[in-house]
Amino acid sequence: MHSVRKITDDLYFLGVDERRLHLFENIHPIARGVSYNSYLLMDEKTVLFDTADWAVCRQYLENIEYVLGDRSLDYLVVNHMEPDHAASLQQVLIAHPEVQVISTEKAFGYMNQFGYDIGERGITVTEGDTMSFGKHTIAFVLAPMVHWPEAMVSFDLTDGTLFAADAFGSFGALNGALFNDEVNFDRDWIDDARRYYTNIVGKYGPHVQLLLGKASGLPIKLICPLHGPVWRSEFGYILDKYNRWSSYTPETKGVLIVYGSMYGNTEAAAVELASQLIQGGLLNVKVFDVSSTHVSELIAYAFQYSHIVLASVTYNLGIYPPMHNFLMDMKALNLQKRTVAIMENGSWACVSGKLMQKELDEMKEMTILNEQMTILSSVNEANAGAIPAMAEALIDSVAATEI
Ligand SMILES: Cc1cc2nc3c(=O)[nH]c(=O)nc-3n(C[C@H](O)[C@H](O)[C@H](O)COP(=O)(O)O)c2cc1C
Repeated sequence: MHSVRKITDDLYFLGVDERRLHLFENIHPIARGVSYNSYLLMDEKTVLFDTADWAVCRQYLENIEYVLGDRSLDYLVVNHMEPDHAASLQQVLIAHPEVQVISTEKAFGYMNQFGYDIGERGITVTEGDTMSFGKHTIAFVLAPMVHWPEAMVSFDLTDGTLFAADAFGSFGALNGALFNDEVNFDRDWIDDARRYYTNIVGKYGPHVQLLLGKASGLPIKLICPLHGPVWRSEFGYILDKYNRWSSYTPETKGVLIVYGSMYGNTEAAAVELASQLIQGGLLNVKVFDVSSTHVSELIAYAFQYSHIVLASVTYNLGIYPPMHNFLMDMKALNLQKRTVAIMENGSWACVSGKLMQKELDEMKEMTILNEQMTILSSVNEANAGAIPAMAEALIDSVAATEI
């Protein structure tokens, strides 16, 4: 059964939801699924924008055939050749041997590496090239590292549609809704959009900033990403989020507390700190156990919140492994411009604080609060005073933060 949506008089959405995959990129949990979006322009020529993951190929091909009817497929634009979008390319080529594939030189190289046999059907485009397909003229804009080196976006100069590749995407199956105004994005989607962006593209903030700069000069009327809802209004909302995320500017004045604890003593100190922050009037406080919260969630919160508390036990003269993993991810994803407070715990050689500080020092523009806390096994009269001191310093620092 085909399942397509009309976007404009001559543009169709052919995307398919994936609900059975547990881990996106075999790393990130997607409890709400994900959509693989693809678009078909029915002009004097027919133009397909990107394909879909192999997992949904059967439904996807049915969607193409339904919209094409008895017309042939003239062109396929590959904005991003990562397999979650390009894996069905080979099947499209088999079904439509007449199709010509439009993409960047780098993308054709990767298609070759992945074994997609384009043969003589490739048309290479680069920055600023345009092609007319009848009524519609499409401009091609390079978008390297958003999120692979070969990526580009396509802009329909005729009606202002931006085919945005992985930019403006989100985890989450669409479940019949397509447009941003058919969902409550700020209530139901923003967390997954943030988690998608920060974990998938977060490392490449400067590249996203470059693309945003290019996009700011375009009269955009529609944003068609490769995952998640299509934007046809409230561009300011999503552009502001992207500007913040890609410039590592926090969205929320508040404190994210992440603790790693085996027997509960570090946990108790972390929760007591949260309690004192809230009693001090700071209500934007989140507490997470690093062992039971997926690191992709922690990364998304770390990009969202202005302040972070890392509370970790010492483990074999190192940082508690799940906390170390979180720190490595923060570093790998280029997180910067945060204020961080450190709590450490150990029973005989307490070094986790020093080691966490070393990792933070290697990140950009991380401010470490002077008020730190060392727990020797448990919180007691000797060290309990550090909690209110840290709470006060955090409250003052949050109050002084401009976002
Ligand atoms: C496998 C293992 C390795 C540990 N390694 C160290 C260590 O190198 N240095 C240290 O001071 N404590 C070490 N500890 C002790 C814990 O860090 C310490 O007991 C801490 O107080 C536990 O805090 P919690 O109650 O929050 O789990 C280790 C504990 C375990 C189980």
